[in-house]
Amino acid sequence: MHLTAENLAARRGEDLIFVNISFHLAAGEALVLTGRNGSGKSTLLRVIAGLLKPEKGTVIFRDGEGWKDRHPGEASHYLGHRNAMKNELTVAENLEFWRAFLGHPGTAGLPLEEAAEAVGLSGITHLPFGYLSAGQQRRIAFAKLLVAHRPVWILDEPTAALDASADRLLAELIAAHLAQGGIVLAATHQPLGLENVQQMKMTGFAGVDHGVWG
Ligand SMILES: Nc1ncnc2c1ncn2[C@@H]1O[C@H](COP(=O)(O)OP(=O)(O)OP(=O)(O)O)[C@@H](O)[C@H]1O
Repeated sequence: MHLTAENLAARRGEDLIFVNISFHLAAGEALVLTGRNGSGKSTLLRVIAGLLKPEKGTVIFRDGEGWKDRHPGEASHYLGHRNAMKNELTVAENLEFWRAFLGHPGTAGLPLEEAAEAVGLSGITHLPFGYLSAGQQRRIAFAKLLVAHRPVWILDEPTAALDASADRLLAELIAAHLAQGGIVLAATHQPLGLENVQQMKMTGFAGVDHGVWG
């Protein structure tokens, strides 16, 4: 899998948030976005995930085999600021929903209990999601990435609300995903403890001097 962004620009409301963003990630590579609040990290992630239309530029997810272009939803997981889980459903019901909804176009994901165990929360999958603490909820949101396989993980502040042990656990899961040829694009204010990652500092309006077509 290859992920290529070419000359991207995006607008929110009236304002251009960024222009001329390009990068290329091959299997096993990661890019970490940094920058102050409001600098456009979430906007860029949403553009890459196909949830927001760019003002200009292209995003290409391309399979290594056959060089076939893939739809972002088929090639990537998107973990946003919100956890995308229903409070009234149990943890197992939430994860089962995501597994069925996402399906598995290629490699199958982990069974639910194994995914919960991988984020350090086995034995609580019978509880309503809403009963969990903020950190436990974030861990389960991350387990969604494990129940259905996607080669590209797009992560917006994945470690928000997590304690130090969960920080390490998620960093290990991200490192394992990269080691298996996955691609990771993450926005974060905290270091994820990953080695050999590319970094891009978003500058927000300050970087937009020449207009979108400049
Ligand atoms: N729907 C919207 N309409 C208008 N402006 C928006 C909208 N969503 C975001 N913005 C603006 O776009 C800019 C970039 O926001 P974005 O959420 O991408 O920043 P960020 O770098 O992810 O910030 P943070 O670190 O706080 O998560 C901000 O100035 C924000 O106010």
